[in-house]
This record gives sequence, structure tokens and C-alpha cells, in this order.
Amino acid sequence: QKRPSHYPDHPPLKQYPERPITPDYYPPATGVKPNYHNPYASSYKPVPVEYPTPQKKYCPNIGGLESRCRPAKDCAVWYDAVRATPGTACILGNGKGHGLCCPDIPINGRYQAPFKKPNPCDEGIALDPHVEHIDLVAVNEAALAGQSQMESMIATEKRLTQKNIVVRKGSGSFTHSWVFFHSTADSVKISNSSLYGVFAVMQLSRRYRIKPEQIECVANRFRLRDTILFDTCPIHPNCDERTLASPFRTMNGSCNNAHPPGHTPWGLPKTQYQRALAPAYADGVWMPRLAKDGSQLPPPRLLSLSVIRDIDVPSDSDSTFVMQYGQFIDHDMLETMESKSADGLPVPCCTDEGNFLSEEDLSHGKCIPIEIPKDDPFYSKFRQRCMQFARSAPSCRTDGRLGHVEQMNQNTHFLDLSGLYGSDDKVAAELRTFEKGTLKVLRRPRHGYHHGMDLHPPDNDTDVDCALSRAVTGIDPPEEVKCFRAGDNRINVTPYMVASQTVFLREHNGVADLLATLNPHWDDERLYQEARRILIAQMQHITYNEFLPIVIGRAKMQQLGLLPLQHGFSRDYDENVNPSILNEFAAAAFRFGHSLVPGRQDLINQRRVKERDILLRQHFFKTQETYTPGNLDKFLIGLATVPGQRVDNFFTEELTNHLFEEEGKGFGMDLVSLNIQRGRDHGLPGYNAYRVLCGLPRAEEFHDLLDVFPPRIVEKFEFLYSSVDDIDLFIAGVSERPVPGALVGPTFQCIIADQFLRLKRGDRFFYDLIGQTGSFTEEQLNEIRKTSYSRLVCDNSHVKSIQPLFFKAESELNPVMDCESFESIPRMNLYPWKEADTGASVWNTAEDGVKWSPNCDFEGYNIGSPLRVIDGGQCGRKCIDTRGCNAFWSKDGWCSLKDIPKGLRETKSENSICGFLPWQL
Ligand code: HEM
Ligand SMILES: [Ca+2]
Repeated sequence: QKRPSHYPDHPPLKQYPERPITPDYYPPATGVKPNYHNPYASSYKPVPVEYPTPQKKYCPNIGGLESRCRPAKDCAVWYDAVRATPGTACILGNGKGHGLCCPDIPINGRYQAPFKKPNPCDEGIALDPHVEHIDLVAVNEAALAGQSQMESMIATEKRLTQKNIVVRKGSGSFTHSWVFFHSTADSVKISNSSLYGVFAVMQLSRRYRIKPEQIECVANRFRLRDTILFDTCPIHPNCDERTLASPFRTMNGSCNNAHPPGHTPWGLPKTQYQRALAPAYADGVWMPRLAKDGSQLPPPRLLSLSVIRDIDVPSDSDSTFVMQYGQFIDHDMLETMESKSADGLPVPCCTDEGNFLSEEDLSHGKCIPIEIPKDDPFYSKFRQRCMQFARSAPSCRTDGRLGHVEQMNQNTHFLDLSGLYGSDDKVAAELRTFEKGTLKVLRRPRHGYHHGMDLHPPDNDTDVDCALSRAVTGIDPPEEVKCFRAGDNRINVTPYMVASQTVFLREHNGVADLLATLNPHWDDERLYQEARRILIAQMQHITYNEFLPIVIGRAKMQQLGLLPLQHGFSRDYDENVNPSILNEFAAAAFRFGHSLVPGRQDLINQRRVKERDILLRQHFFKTQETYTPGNLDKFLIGLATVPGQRVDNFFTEELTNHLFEEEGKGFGMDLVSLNIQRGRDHGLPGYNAYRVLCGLPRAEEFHDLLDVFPPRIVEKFEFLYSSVDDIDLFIAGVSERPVPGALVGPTFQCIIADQFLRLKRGDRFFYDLIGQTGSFTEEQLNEIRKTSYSRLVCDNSHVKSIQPLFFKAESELNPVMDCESFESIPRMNLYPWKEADTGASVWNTAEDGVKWSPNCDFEGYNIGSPLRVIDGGQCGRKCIDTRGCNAFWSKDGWCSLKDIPKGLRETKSENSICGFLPWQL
């Protein structure tokens, strides 16, 4: 047996400066089980329980592998195995910190290719002879007919406004179609304009009676730019050398993938989702899917009523934060564009009383309202028969050809914190102060200034009211309460969402401040971009280290090469991997999180006493609770403390009956129905097709589904659907039995894993890459790897103590620790970003990731580097390390870390400039 080694091997960090004490701060003694009233646990005991202090000096083997004691965040991917093995709590080497025993992170499996791009012409489709003759003239004629269709659509929309059929401001439908599905003038323009192409294909199909399965193949032969519709889609500029050489991502993700000139680049906002499987539109172009026998599929609300229950099934190991982080990154990766009228207004799909509109009023084709059964046990009380559902807007196609409809993502597809920074230069600029690299915040000077009180700045451009009414609170809404402004407006959707994103906002400003102290010569732009680069890396690390192992499980991650590395760099970037979000991921798989949403959000104080909770239906797009000093901390503690839910067919009624409820109405919308309808709207094929994609056997009959579904679900499916091929992906995905070690079942697991493979391999700026323009040095990367969400919370709120694994319920293995325990909850040190002011500019990157400068007369940026080649401001002679200490030339003439004699980096010089400096200066 090996003794636990001393870890980490840095000298102790300087203490974090005292924070002002807020009135609600009562720190729990470290190691004392918090007195949290868990309303879900029947065995709740109000008396604090002493945890046994771990006595273990030696770590047990786990799964036959040697383990050692480390900070918990280094055991995140192993957590299920750690829990299953007795005696895995341990004391870190210095005796101060609480750690976990676990093996090294497993070596990633061999490269697995992402799903193959579907090609409907690939599968040996024989085209009918008459469609072979369709030529450009025919296409242009169809396009002209499509233009008349467009005119009549606009006329219908105008008539609706004249008849005062609108989506009433303040209604639940309005919140859904206008506030949640926010759209910019630009995306309205692109999507409405791309309708010309859609109508052209529809006309073509009608005129030549093209079979649905042949349309894509026929239409794909024509490039938009060769038709009269050549100017209906934007042209993307090519990448210039300077942008390609920048160490920083562009705001809109352009030039991340160096696309061939003239092509639509991958991953940009307002571009299409890609698909794992070819769509199954009823008409081959845009009509929602029908049952295999040509009949209508069961109404989504009927499915929702039959399959979904509101039962609370808490997880025994996760915290509510798994749900919340999922939503946070969902808002980073995607925001679907919902159809708007030609004027950019929400499209009414039902009457304000909840009845159907006439066929004529729906003839613009942008609606597929959801039918509510007459005897609906809930909505019948309110005489609702129709639920608003505007179709997602069509996007310009990346291939620049004619064909079926693709849907539009308005955010950068990459995991790049676009929800915080914005998805384009304009929004990004609106969010910046342009001083010292910081983001705008709402400061709370009344409370004694501390950045841990900052909130997102107010959104003054919105007509939406995020304050609670007097009827709910008994007081008039305070003046200051506004919706928050951020990179994605859905930050306001609930207080939990606000709280979890605000932590990143504050971290950005904290990092920018420290970088400014370390590098007084950096200007605002450099500070902003460096801080942003660090934050994105931290978020990616949290995603792959803490979040994904819970959702898809360690084994799947290893199989696909998604496990984070413990040391060193990855070389996984592949410019041929398309990072774009999969339609299946957006419209179905990643909505698994809806099953995890609790109906109430808890405010829990520092003593882990629940003070109160808020009911979701009253707080959609209401930010007021987050303004009360102390509440943001209480929501954060709530997220870490309330047990999470499982992914299953149990959903809170707050989402299935009261989504976006208008005050006083008693009902809202049903998110499960919306999800099912959205899948059909996007043309997603049935669940059975995805079984095959994911390596499960195709189900010939309902009985075959018993391999992954409980019998009662299979019975329901058999009762509701006429064919086993008809089952909708969303409802099946959430009802599958979870894969052992994962939160989701095999089909969602396979889709989600493929997406995160693309987001890693297809992102030239992925945080642990070597040899890219945006690569960190090894020293910097090792600091990034210290990040955990618990540390971000500790450093950016008044939360004084938290469990090291924020995504995991607090327990003996994951006990609430003081935020000052840097051993248990390590903190990134920014010293490796200190740069000598050499006047040098671009540094080249050597094979081993070391940045060096052969000469300094380049234009461009000067990247932080562990090694410099300087000579008193001149380039090219002296070799130093980050601290400005002498380093050593290698034999082959490079200034390299490899050849630094052992021990040098630990050496402290007399004046401490070359000594270790803590993160907080
Ligand atoms: C209080 C919590 C939440 C609320 C109120 C909420 C609400 C919604 C609504 C209204 C939609 C649009 C439905 C439609 O297609 O019409 C949606 C979409 C979506 N939700 Fe949620 N959601 C919540 C939590 C989550 C979580 C925890 C996750 C993931 C872990 C998630 C992932 C998604 C995704 C991926 C979409 C697709 C978004 C798009 O296409 O733009 N949501 N959600
Ligand atoms: Ca993004």
C-alpha cells in the first residue's frame, strides 16, 4: 500500500482577505453535519450529527486500481466508485484538508468518430424518372411561385393584427414566444428571408409530385446562389490570417474552424443545427412528422398526461446543481429561433381564450398549436383547448443548397460562455465597461462594496417586467428590480439560473482585476480577452470534469475520449469535426434536464437551515428575489443542498401545468407537450431510428422495448402509438432506464456524448489543446485544472462553507468545508499569467506547448508564457521563467522547461520576485 502523497505540492496559499460579514452569516463548524431541513427525507433529524473524522492514512484499491488521497475535485469522475468503496474519505497530506481516495483519471479510449453526416442520397434512393429532368429553370419557376406564397403569408399576418389577434403581452404564451424565445431583428430577417427557399422547394415538390423521400436528393442538386434566390442568405466573410493567429476566440465563433473560402463556417450564431439522422418531415420539406400509417400522431398533451407523473424522486447522490448547470450550459450552446411575423412580432397560434384559430388565420404556416383534450383533468377547468405553439424558424442552410428545412441556433454553438459574454460583437460590447477588462455589473454600494454583491446589469431595453406584483409580495415592487442583461436573456428564467450565472460574472471581474495587478501594462482589451479565455477554460473544465461524468457516466466518457486529462495537453482537435449542435440534442436529448427541475427553489442559509422556498410558477422571469442581499447566497446553498432528481417520467406540475403562468390565471403551459411538439416541428424521426443509431436493436414490436423501459411505460406506448416506429424521441428518452453510472438512458446518453465529443474535438480553442494559437502553457493549464464550481462559489459570493463537489449531495465523503480550506477546495493561481513587459509581441508555440519568441518584431498579441527570451527589454537572449527567474537554455538552443534543473521552480529568491506568489496578491 502506498502512503497518501502530499498533494498539491504548492506552498500554502496566502489567506483570502476577510469578507464583510453579512447578518445572516453563521458559519457551521467544519465537519459538523449541517442542520438542513430536507423536506424530502422522511428520516430528517433536526439535531446536528458529528461526522466521524476520517482516520484513514492509506487508500484502498478502487476497482482493482491503486488510489491515493486528493482534493475531491480530482476524484469527480470516480465519484460513484469512491462511494461504493468503504474507507475512501481521507486527510490530505498536510493534515488540514479533506480529500478523497481515488485512482488516476483513466486513460481515454481510442478515437471514436462522431455520427456520420446523414446523406439522403447515399442510401441508394432511385429517383423517379420525371424528377431527373428538373432543371434550374423549373427551380426558378418554383421560386417565383414561392414568392407569391410569401406575399400571401405576409397578408395573412397583417390581417391578424388588424383583427387584433395577437399574442397578448403578459400572457403565458407571450412569455414563451417573446420573452423565452427572444430574437433579434437580424435573426428575424435571416429566418424570414430563408422562407423563400423553403417555399420554392415546397412548390417544386407540389408541381412535380416529388415523393417526400426524394425531395432532399432532388433539391440538393441546386445551389441557392445559382437561383433567383441568390441573395436570400447572408454571405460569410473569409478568415484573415490575423484572426486565425489570434489566441482569442472571436465573439461569434467565426474562424474557430478555418472553413474553406466561400463556405458557411461552422458553429456561428444564426446558423443551422446539424443532424444525426435525416429528418422525417411528412412532406419531405417542412410538415411535421406523421405516424407510419399516415395518420396523425397522438396529441402531445395526451402523451404528457398519460406518461408523465408529478412524483418527487430524489437522487441519493446528486445535488440540484446538476439540473442548474445543465440549463446554464444549454443557454451557452443554443437558443432556437422561433418563427416571428414578418414584422418581427410573436405569431398568435390560439385565441387569447385558449381556443383554436380558424384555418385561414393559421394559413401563414408558422403555427402547429397543441390540442388539449376536452376532458383534460387540468386544463378543462379553465376551458383551454389550444396551447400556443409557433414553429421554429427555418435557417439558411450551411451547404448553401436547396432542401428541407433546418432550424436556426441563435447562439454560438461552441461552449464559450456566450450566455455570459454574448454571441456577437454588438451584444458583447454592450456588456463591457471597457475599463480594465471588466464586465458591467449592478453595484450595491449601500451594502459596503464587495464584488460578491454584484449583480448583472439591468436590461433597460426590454418591455418585460421582472418584478413581482403587489399581489404576490404584499409590497410595491422596488424601483431597482429589473430583468438582467446578459449574453442570453434566458438568464432571467428563474432565480436559481440567475444565481448560478452571476457567479461567473463576478469571477470574470475578479480574474480581470488580478490580471491587471499582475500585468499593469495590459490594456482593457487584453485584460478582457485574457479573463474571458480563462473563464471559458474553467467552464469547460467544470463541464468535462464535474458535470458530464454524472450525466453520461465515466465509462462512456472514456470510450469516446472525453475524460479530462490529469496532466499535460490533449491533441484532439480535428478540423473535420463539425462542432455545431445536433438538432436531436437541442430539441430532445438535452431537454432531459426538465425531468430534474424541482417545483420549488429553496433559500437555505449558512447554517443549512431552510428559510423558505419559492414556487416556480410565480417566479418565471421574475428576478426580484435575487435582489435581496443574502438571497443569492441562499439560492446557491439551496442548489448545493437540496437533493437532485432522477431523469425519469416524473416532472413537476410547475412545468407541466404552470409553465410561465400569468398571475391570477391558475394555469400556464405544459413543457412536456412543447418538447414533444418541438421534436415533430423539427422533423426528428421516431425513437426507434435512434435506437439503431445508438447501437440498440431496432424494436420490431412494442415488446422489444422491454430491454430499456419498465413494462408500464411499454404498455402506455403500445396503447397510445399505432406503431413502434412512431414513438417520439423526447418522451422515450426520459422514460428509458438510466445506464448504470449515468443519469440518462442509452439513447440520450449516446446523443449527448456525441455532442460533447464534437464540442471538444471540433473546438480549436478547447482548453487543454497543445499547439494551437489559443493554447495555454502547461503551468497555466494546471492552474485551470484546479477549478471547481465550489471554488467559484466560495470566491464570488458570501457563501462561507460548501461541500467540495457542488454537483454532489453533501455527505461524509463530501462534507461541508470552510471556503478557506484551499486544500479541500483548491484555488487557481493566476501567477502563470504574469508577463514581463518586454515589448515583445507574438510568441511562437513549440511542440511541447512552450511559447518562445525568436524575435519580437511581430504585430499582434503577447501571450502569457512560462518562458521568455528577453534581455532587459530586448528579445532573443536571456531565458527566464514566469517569475522572471533565470531559466536554462537547452542543448539545441531552445529556452525550454525540459532542461531546467530540478528544483529551480521551487527556489525562492531574496526579493521574492522569483518566489512563489499566491493568487491573491
Ligand atoms: C426551471 C427550469 C427550466 C425551465 C422553466 C425551462 C423551460 C424551457 C422552455 C419553455 C423551453 C422551450 C420549449 C419549446 O420548445 O417550446 C425549453 C427548452 C430547452 N430546455 Fe429548458 N427549462 C428549464 C430547465 C432546463 C434544464 C435543467 C435543461 C438541461 C439540463 C434544459 C434544457 C433545455 C434545452 C436544451 C432546450 C432547447 C432550447 C432551445 O431550443 O432553444 N432546460 N426549456
Ligand atoms: Ca456558445
